[in-house]
Amino acid sequence: MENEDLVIHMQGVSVRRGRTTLVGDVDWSVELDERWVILGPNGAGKTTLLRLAGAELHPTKGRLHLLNERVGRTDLMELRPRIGFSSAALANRVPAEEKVSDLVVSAGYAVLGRWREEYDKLDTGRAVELLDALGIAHLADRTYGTLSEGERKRTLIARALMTDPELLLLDEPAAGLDLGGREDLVARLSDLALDPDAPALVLVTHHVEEIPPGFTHALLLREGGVVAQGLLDDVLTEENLSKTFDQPLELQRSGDRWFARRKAAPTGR
Ligand SMILES: Nc1ncnc2c1ncn2[C@@H]1O[C@H](COP(=O)(O)OP(=O)(O)OP(=O)(O)O)[C@@H](O)[C@H]1O
Repeated sequence: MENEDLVIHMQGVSVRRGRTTLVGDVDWSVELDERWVILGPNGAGKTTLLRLAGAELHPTKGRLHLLNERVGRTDLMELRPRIGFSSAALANRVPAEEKVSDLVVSAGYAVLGRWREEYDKLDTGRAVELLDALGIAHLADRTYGTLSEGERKRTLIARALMTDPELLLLDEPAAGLDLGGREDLVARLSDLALDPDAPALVLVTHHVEEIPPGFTHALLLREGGVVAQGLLDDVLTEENLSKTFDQPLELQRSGDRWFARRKAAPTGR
């Protein structure tokens, strides 16, 4: 692959399980400076697409390159440390007694592969920096089990950033947060999106309200197929959104945020 900035490159990618197509015939490219949101209803295939991008799944069909390596010809275990991944599946696997700072630092040890004392201070410093950037440095000594849902999400994002990845994948980071927690997370993700040194970002969500300012592209998914993809401003239209969620939706933009709701029936009640 010639384009070094191409972090995800899918050509005709499908994932099938038995007779079910989870995602079908997807062409999709993501470059280093792009920030993508993947939108779609329950069961559309968003997590499957993200797991492909996270080197957690092989396509059943098609060609998949991640960070310029062809999946199938490269050891997925070598790719994974270069990709940050925060998901509910990971959140559920964290032991309740794990200390927050250890949870963040241990992401780095996976890259180092073995204990090296001289890295210890550097790694701990970076973990504190990341926790601070996400507004939770004061929780460094707490255990994961004592954190609120929003604090857990932020801890896992800090962990995903610990290895200084080239690609950061976030699966529904705002799910389960209250309004304040959501707004705070959206603002933090917006800061990340606007940081030119940040990795390429891909965020999965069901809600246009959760699109952080600074995100540049969107991919709309329905029943495993791409409804539309490209620049956010071109793709996020009432027509595309209504098609994706299979109902007439009204889409509004206020400043750099988006809002959607079902269109009122013409007769009204
Ligand atoms: N191993 C499997 N065998 C058969 N079907 C599967 C398998 N794994 C997932 N599916 C189905 O594939 C579809 C896509 O799943 P996926 O988790 O990617 O959707 P999603 O868009 O992330 O959904 P949600 O928004 O509900 O999390 C779903 O209908 C799911 O039931």
